[in-house]
Amino acid sequence: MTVRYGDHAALDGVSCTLQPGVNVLLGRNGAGKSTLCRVLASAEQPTRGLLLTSEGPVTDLRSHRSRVGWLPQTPPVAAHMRAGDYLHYAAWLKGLARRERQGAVADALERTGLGPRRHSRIGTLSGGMVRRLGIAQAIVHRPQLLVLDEPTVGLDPEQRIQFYATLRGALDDDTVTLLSTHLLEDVGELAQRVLVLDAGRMRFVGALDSFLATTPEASDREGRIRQAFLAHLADEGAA
Ligand SMILES: Nc1ncnc2c1ncn2[C@@H]1O[C@H](COP(=O)(O)OP(=O)(O)OP(=O)(O)O)[C@@H](O)[C@H]1O
Repeated sequence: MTVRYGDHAALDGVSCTLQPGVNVLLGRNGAGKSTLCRVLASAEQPTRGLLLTSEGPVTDLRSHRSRVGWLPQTPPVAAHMRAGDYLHYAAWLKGLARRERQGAVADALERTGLGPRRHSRIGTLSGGMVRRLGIAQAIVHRPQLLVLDEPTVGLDPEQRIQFYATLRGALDDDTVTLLSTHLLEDVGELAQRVLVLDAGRMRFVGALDSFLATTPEASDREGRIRQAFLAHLADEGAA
């Protein structure tokens, strides 16, 4: 698919297949990660191309959105609301029937470790907690596709470790998760598959093992992830 803003192609003929598990989308600033996330979440439509699911091309955006969980870069939370009420609202937005909402919210709170804060106003929560709430609103309806746009940005190292643990506990095995990031640490912690996007083009899509195999010479894992990423970037100015 291609997404153009005027003369600029934020995504330039990108084609990729996502699989169940965590697909980490790596890219530098401006690579097109958020644009791809928005298209996957049907918050934006491609200029050219389409989104295919196992059920066929996505034509009904509303019904697609009900099957997608999306955490944009800025968690879409309302400071004055209580965490639990906010999740009820998110569940309602996703079309869950009233009788399903109570259980869905309790489950999302439990899976993200937010149960004790369900009555807290969101404005009083720490940045790490708000990020957890962002995950909770994205999974409350048990989506088939979960899109997390740079969820670890702005978290300190300890909050990041907590975030990884929360995410691992919150995911269903059969959920297709796309997590965009420019932090290489996220790859080592979470990735089953890796996608490298650079200057609007997909440079690599494959399993973590194949990604690491591109740089067998580096000895430690962090070094291999770093070298593999650099190996897949376009030369400066090439695109
Ligand atoms: N609404 C828009 N109008 C014009 N240009 C845009 C718009 N949204 C994104 N772009 C441009 O498209 C390119 C890709 O942007 P995008 O936000 O998808 O990148 P990104 O990889 O998410 O970057 P970052 O890591 O900085 O968030 C950038 O050059 C950006 O300036």
